Amino acid sequence: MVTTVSHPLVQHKLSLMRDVRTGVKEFRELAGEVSLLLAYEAMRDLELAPERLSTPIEEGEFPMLSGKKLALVAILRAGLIMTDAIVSLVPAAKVGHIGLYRDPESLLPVAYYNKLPADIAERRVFLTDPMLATGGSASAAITRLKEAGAQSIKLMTILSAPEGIALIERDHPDVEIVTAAVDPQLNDHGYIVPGLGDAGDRIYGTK
Ligand SMILES: O=P(O)(O)OC[C@H]1O[C@H](OP(=O)(O)OP(=O)(O)O)[C@H](O)[C@@H]1O
Ligand SMILES: O=c1cc[nH]c(=O)[nH]1
Ligand SMILES: [Mg+2]
Repeated sequence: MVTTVSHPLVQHKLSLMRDVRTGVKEFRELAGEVSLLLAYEAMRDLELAPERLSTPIEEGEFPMLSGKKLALVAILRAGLIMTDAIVSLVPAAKVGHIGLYRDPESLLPVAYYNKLPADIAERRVFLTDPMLATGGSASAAITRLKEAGAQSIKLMTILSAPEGIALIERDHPDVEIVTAAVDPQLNDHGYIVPGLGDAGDRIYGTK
């Protein structure tokens, strides 16, 4: 299942991210802001339970987060910008890292790092990567999460291509995708078109 967050603030900020004139500092800030807005949607179904507490006026029962604890997992490098922002909303979440880069020739993911919370099987996992292009990186990361025992996984991306969505739906039909937009296609180099370019390079100023 794919949820596209069509909120005007998300769409406006995403358009600014697409703009080739947007520099590193602003791109990073926008990516963080869009990530927070995506998290608002992706975490809509978090469980609440009433807890007793006193306001300065009177005592009562008020909704507090309950249920499974959370894990945010970034696909390095670019996914870090998303977990860094989202952890400010859910500071009790543990943060994991999966290092993958996409080979520029084969477009296949190459794994180089893996560090996940030990109790990931008991947590709801929000996997982050700004770009879902062929889907190879996200699919490999989800496989790694499942090997580590993760049972409940949502994939959060800023921009997605139909090819990537189709791959996740094929490989991992249990994983819901929350994204800001689905662009029409990939080009011959596997870049999303019209896209926003190379997210990692635009976040970190590399080339
Ligand atoms: O869906 P795919 O075809 O696998 O492509 C998407 C991947 O490519 C980018 O990472 P990249 O390989 O550029 O690594 P980086 O984040 O370190 O720049 C992006 O952040 C995704 O991880
Ligand atoms: O368009 C794309 C595709 C893969 N990775 C990116 O950063 N951008
Ligand atoms: Mg990159």
